[in-house]
Amino acid sequence: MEDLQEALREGGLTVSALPGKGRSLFTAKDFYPGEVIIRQEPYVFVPNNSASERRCEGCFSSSNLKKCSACRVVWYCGCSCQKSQWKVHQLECRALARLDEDKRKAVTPTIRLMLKLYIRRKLQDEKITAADNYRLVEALVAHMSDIDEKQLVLYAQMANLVNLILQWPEINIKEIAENFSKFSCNAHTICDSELRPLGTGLYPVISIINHSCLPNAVLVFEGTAAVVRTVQHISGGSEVSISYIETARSTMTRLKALKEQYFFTCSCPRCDRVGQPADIQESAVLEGYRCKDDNCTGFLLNDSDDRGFRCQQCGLLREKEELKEITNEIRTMSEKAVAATSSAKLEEAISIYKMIEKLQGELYHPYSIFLLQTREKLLKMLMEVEDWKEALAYCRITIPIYERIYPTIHPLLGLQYYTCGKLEWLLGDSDVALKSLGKAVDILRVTHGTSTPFMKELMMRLEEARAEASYKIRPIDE
Ligand SMILES: C[S@@+](CC[C@H](N)C(=O)[O-])C[C@H]1O[C@@H](n2cnc3c(N)ncnc32)[C@H](O)[C@@H]1O
Repeated sequence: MEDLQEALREGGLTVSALPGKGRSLFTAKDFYPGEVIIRQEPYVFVPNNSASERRCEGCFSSSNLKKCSACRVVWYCGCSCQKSQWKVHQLECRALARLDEDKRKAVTPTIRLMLKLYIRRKLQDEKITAADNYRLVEALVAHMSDIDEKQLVLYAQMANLVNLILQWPEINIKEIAENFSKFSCNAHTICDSELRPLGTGLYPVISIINHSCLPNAVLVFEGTAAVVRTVQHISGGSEVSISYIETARSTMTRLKALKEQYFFTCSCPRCDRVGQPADIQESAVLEGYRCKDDNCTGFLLNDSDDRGFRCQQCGLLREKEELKEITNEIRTMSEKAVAATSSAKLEEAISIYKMIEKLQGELYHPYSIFLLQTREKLLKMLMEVEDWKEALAYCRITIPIYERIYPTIHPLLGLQYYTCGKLEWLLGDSDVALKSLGKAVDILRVTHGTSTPFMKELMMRLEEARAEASYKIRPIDE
């Protein structure tokens, strides 16, 4: 711990324990928006490979992949990634190669993350540093006493499989089960710059950072490196916080998600307002029903007679039966939409989701998160079928909702402006694209920095849009 404190002190950080929170990361100097607080390479990481998705073990690329011919589990995009992973993989490969076909199919990314964790521990030598050290894994919270019986049994089964694969005499099954629990509340999903999940990694120093639903920092990834950047000015002596969950949900939903996966009751300024009038209104807007009157934007609360939900603005009542009917219709259609999507019938899925969107528009508040999720799906599918015009229409209607549910500096808001800008540019509306791309850059330069290929491309697009706009306004005889 002393050497970790020393390493952190050099970067203007320190670790302290807070009552009810455990270890917490603190600043020892001021940090400004966009500044990197901490960057860490993973102690171990794996791509989230499945039957339908394969990625390179080293860089997560999905093209030109070749399977490791010995273990037939791991994929590489080329020699350089294979070499970079060889030290750990040679031990894993030997163990995996012994498995029969059925056992090999049971080797999920989480099992592989555990195999790699034990291999890294075995390979740990005198070159270890304070931040790259199995002792930091030992210090992670496991919440073993909070886990229910069913989950414990599952972890025990997974631990047995790890034991069976490695066949190391020194291995302790109870400790492996505990490490699975540590993964659940400490491992991070590695995403690309557009926040699409690619893999999972364990970053034991980043794992010291606690959660807030109103965080002062954001976690992004540059390749497999985790980077925490400030989204607001953090003065020296403050706790650094990131968000573990999707924050655009009602307080009750957020509290439940945090309790279920991380075993704590959040007491951030947003959660502290639970049950107060402003919080009740916010929850009813995000996850509640709309008013019967199309021109009213009021939010609805459960009627005192329990007959249904009453608009708090105009007083109109929506009967329970009517709401139930639409909800059931949406459920049936959602099943059909999922079936169409999984059998790659994109056009069919789009038309079903449009019907769902219409029904949700009748049911939920215009700023509902459920309506937003359906529109998001439609936007992605329309982009896949290259229907740029309709995709842009959907992107534009989501923007006011994004602006309402996220703070001004939030990666998802920046990325939505970017999508909008790209579509506007593609459809030849360069003046409007200039505005959207400008807004995207203003946010993403803070959350993502400016040096990644993703940000360089965004800034280049913005320059192109600027050049075209200035070319357009130049008088013809010039
Ligand atoms: C990734 S760890 C964070 C570091 C942790 N405090 C430690 O001592 O190692 C996640 C765990 O920290 C605790 N935690 C994180 N954020 C918290 C918060 N806002 N309030 C209380 N506990 C929190 C919970 O026990 C959670 O399962």
